[in-house]
Amino acid sequence: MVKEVGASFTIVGHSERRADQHETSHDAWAKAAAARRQGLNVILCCGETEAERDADRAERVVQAQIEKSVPDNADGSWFTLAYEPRWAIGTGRTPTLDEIAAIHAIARAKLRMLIGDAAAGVRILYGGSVTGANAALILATPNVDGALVGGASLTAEKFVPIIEAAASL
Ligand SMILES: O=C(CO)COP(=O)(O)O
Repeated sequence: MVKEVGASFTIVGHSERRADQHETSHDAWAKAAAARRQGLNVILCCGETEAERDADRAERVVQAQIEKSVPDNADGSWFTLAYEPRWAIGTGRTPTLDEIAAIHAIARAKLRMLIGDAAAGVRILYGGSVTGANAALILATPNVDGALVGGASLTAEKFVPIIEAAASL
């Protein structure tokens, strides 16, 4: 159905689905695999809750989500990972650049364990309160290959500075 209406990308495992529809990492895996079979590109989201970060469990949570939800045949030609800490979505709060770098490095290492050399070609996006003011620094962080933008993509006034930040790198 999504394909029939002309979509070429789908987002699976978004934290709102995980929280509101109790979608599990296994559900996200099944959806990613099904989307691939239909020829759709997949953006798979992972990310910890605030309670998990406060308990120093962010890295373990993200590793477990990746392990359970990345299809075996994932590669950068159709598969993108997005790190989206739940507590940063729509809140105006973001992790520090060091925290983003640490999670993205761990995500890349976990991908390498799961899919080998193909991991190098998988884009890992950061999402959660990306704005024109913070995009340049976030996008310049190691292992950050792009941004998944929510609120700031809704108006040209807010989105154009993010595009400009990306273009200036
Ligand atoms: O959930 C998001 C994109 O999927 C991020 O949303 P915000 O950029 O509004 O925080």
